[in-house]
Amino acid sequence: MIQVKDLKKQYKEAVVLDVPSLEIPKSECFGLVGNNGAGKTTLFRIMLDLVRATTGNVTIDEEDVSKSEAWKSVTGAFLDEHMLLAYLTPDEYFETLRKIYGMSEADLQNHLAKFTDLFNEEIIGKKKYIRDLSKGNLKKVGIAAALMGSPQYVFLDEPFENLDPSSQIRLKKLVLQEKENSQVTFMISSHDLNHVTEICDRIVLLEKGKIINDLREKSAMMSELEAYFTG
Ligand SMILES: Nc1ncnc2c1ncn2[C@@H]1O[C@H](COP(=O)(O)OP(=O)(O)OP(=O)(O)O)[C@@H](O)[C@H]1O
Repeated sequence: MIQVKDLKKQYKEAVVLDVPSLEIPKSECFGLVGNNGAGKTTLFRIMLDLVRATTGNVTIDEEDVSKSEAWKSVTGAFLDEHMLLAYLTPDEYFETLRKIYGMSEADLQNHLAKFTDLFNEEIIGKKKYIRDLSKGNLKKVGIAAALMGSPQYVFLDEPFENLDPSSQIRLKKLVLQEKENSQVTFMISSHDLNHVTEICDRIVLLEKGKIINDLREKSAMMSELEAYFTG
């Protein structure tokens, strides 16, 4: 479970995040939505100890992410391309991660096989450096990397952005499969209301750093979000 307690992030006088309490149980597909600047990326960055909270804390399986390392072995994430090694090819990158995660070559092949459709013959064996990939293909590499090492919690920031429509559909299928087969807890921020309502069990709406709605009723999610965003 991921637990957020009394969390605040402040830059000078501006409070950009203020979440008194939030619990994300295991195996939930958790969607995070909100307008630009609402605090989605900041929340994910604090949850991954990439940014320190001003007050409060986040625990993953009861370990404070800012104080322990244990959560790292069960967590995968792709927030942006800075998390990749741009001077490697995707093959070299996956091979490097394979060694870090102690996976066998067969494990890696089995893992990458799940991405065959999403990769669409543009990622593996192409001898193209990550720095030269299109934004959509960069995202695919990052998502495949985030799911390596059998993580129980996977954070994806705007996973559908820059993907072509076929890839968006393939990614949705993949997320649902991983959820079904491995009970992965997905944390997904997105501006795409259709995709996020389709795959998530729950959607939290952030406005100016505060949770203003926590939607769990699948049938009502889309209409509630549309009403909010059309204002
Ligand atoms: N290093 C920083 N210094 C000052 N303010 C910051 C910093 N990082 C983020 N912010 C501010 O925090 C607020 C939340 O930003 P954040 O990137 O988390 O929003 P977001 O919901 O992810 O937005 P978007 O949908 O545009 O990606 C914004 O007002 C942003 O300007």
